[in-house]
Amino acid sequence: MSEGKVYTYADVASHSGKKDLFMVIHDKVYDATAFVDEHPGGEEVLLDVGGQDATEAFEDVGHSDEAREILDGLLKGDLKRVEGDPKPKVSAPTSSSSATATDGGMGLGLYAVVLVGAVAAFGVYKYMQSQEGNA
Ligand code: HEM
Repeated sequence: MSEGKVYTYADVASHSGKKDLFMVIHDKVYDATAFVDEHPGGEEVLLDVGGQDATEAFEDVGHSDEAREILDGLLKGDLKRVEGDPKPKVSAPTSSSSATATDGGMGLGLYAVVLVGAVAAFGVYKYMQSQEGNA
């Protein structure tokens, strides 16, 4: 394993074949060669991003934690960006994992609705109590 090596975008771009398939995800360089045939999403999509920045493609699918573990095992090294290289597709790992982000947001929103509902119900209850007292 040559983990920890630093690759330029041009290095990565020269490994774009099925038998030699590098890709960039979150500014790390992965060697997907051994995984191409096993990818549940098919080899075609991996070959499409071979030698390129696959961050967006990878994140758009909303890959599972298991997929990310596999990815960890394919790590080759870090990407060193030089002048004129394509811009990073996604800046932060979490920013485009919309599925999980939305889930969290929905959860909070739901809590807020329940809380507001509870407060309103309590208010009505109190009001009715005070009405009873007056009657
Ligand atoms: C080396 C990088 C990659 C690894 C290790 C990987 C791994 C996996 C794994 C384990 C799954 C099964 C579902 C899951 O666990 O999330 C999966 C599904 C999938 N992957 Fe990837 N993937 C990689 C790159 C990509 C890329 C670049 C694309 C481009 C679009 C892609 C597209 C898909 C699709 C569409 C599925 C869904 C297949 C289905 O559910 O029928 N993957 N991938």
